[in-house]
Formats: sequence, C-alpha cells, structure tokens
Amino acid sequence: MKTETRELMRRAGVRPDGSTDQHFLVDDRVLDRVVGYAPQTDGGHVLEIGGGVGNLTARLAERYDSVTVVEVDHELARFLNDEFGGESVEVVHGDATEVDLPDFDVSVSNLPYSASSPILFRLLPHGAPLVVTVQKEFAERAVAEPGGDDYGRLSVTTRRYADAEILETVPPSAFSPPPEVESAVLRFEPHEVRGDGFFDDIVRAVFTQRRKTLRNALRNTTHMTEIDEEDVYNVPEELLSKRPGKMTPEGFERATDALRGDAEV
Ligand SMILES: C[S@@+](CC[C@H](N)C(=O)[O-])C[C@H]1O[C@@H](n2cnc3c(N)ncnc32)[C@H](O)[C@@H]1O
Repeated sequence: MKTETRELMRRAGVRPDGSTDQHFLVDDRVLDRVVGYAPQTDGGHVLEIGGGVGNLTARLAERYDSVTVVEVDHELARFLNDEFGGESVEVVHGDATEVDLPDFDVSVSNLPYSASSPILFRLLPHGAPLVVTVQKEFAERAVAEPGGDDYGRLSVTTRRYADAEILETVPPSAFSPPPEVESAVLRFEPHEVRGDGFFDDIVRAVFTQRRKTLRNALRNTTHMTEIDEEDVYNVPEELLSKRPGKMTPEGFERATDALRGDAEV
C-alpha cells in the first residue's frame, strides 16, 4: 500500500500548524529516497519516531517485517493504529524522549525538530543504522569537525557511535506546512564502541562549559558527573589544558579512561 501523504492527512483530519513539530513530508519522491537510504536488513525490525499520518510508516511496513512507530500526539497515534496497527506494525503512543524503546535493526524517521537531540542521544547507543530527516543546521552540527563553532556534544556523541553523512538537503516546500528552515537527511552507520554511559555523562557535562579548559570544565561539573575533584588530575595535562570544543572523540576517550582509573596514560 503506497498512500499519498495529502490523502492521509485528509483522512486523519489533521490541520497541522507547525507549532507541535508537525511538518509532514508531502514530497513522495523524497519519502521514497529516505526509505531507500536505509539498509535492507534480513526481515528486520524498523523503529520510526514521530509517525504523523503514516506516510513513512506505510513505506516502512512494505519493506520490513515489523515496524514500531512512536507518536506523541494522541489523535495521530489513534489514527496510525486504526490505519496500520496489527501484527507487523505496533503503534506506541508516547514521548520518544521518555518511553521504553524496543531493540531494532534500523531506525528511519522524520524527527520532530525540537526533540531531535534527546531522541538521537537515545537512539545512537543502540548501535543500529539510522536514517533521519532533521533541520539542516542540526545535521551540520552532527557531522562537524573539532575546532569549529558547530562542534559540540552532538558531534562528539555522533562520532563516538557512528560514521555520519548528510545525504541530501530537503527544501521547506517538501513539507506541509513548510518549516522556516531547510532540512537534511542524515545517515548514521554504527561502529564498535565500548558501551557505557560514563563517557556520555562527561561529554554532556563539559560542553555546558565549552569556553573553559577541560580542567575547569571537569572541576565545575562534578555535581553532574559525580567524579571526585582530585581524579581530574589523573587526566594528562595536555588534555586538561584544551577546551572541550577543540577535543577529538579520541581525546575524550583518553580523558574518561583516566577518570575511570583504567587508563594507559
Ligand atoms: C516532522 S513530523 C514527521 C511526520 C511524518 N512521519 C512525516 O514524515 O511526515 C514529526 C512527528 O513527530 C511527532 N512528535 C513530536 N514530538 C514527539 C516526541 N517527543 N515523541 C514522539 N513523537 C513526537 C509529531 O506529532 C509529528 O507527528
């Protein structure tokens, strides 16, 4: 079943005003490409965040054995369930920054722009490929190199978990209602990482102090990381004197290893 987005919007009775991140992708060629960018897993379980009227959900259900779609809007969640719910499509009504997420082989989503960061910080540690449409400026931050203004927690976390690339930019006219900014399709290919939340906690904390040296950023955020202040001095001096915005993910790894006490420094 391939269903025109505008027809789905009419049937769902939605009149999105954009205030709740409800910009629906109505360009069916872009939708087809978004789905095509995702790897075809064997059978496979796909997770979609923000199902809207199901324009992407319909395509994902054709391609994968099972779909879990999370939607925060009560009316839309009910529509998705009526339209697609069944053995192979499970609709979860809830906030994707909070609800339990299932294991998945791949995630394909047009993310709600105001919650893109917290959602990605939840998806990346799953270690599965992701294809997401986000604000273009957000995509540029995800792939930013150390040293520039765009480089931050999002860039470090992205590089820690995955290789990311911008596949195409999408103009406002592809959406209804059109957002004010351009969008971009981002793909994340996961790579092996030692999974632990400590690294993520340190990165989150020190980027609240991005203009400070790592030494001061770590000392000022012990309430967030729960490290002992004296452990800061286990980190090599050459790292302590850098600013977080100039540190590579490898530098962050050396620093967190030293803070954990299992470093070869
Ligand atoms: C950009 S629209 C995408 C809709 C549709 N999948 C498409 O491609 O056109 C984002 C959707 O995410 C939903 N949403 C917003 N915040 C959310 C959250 N925190 N958790 C789950 N869904 C959310 C909105 O209600 C909206 O349906």
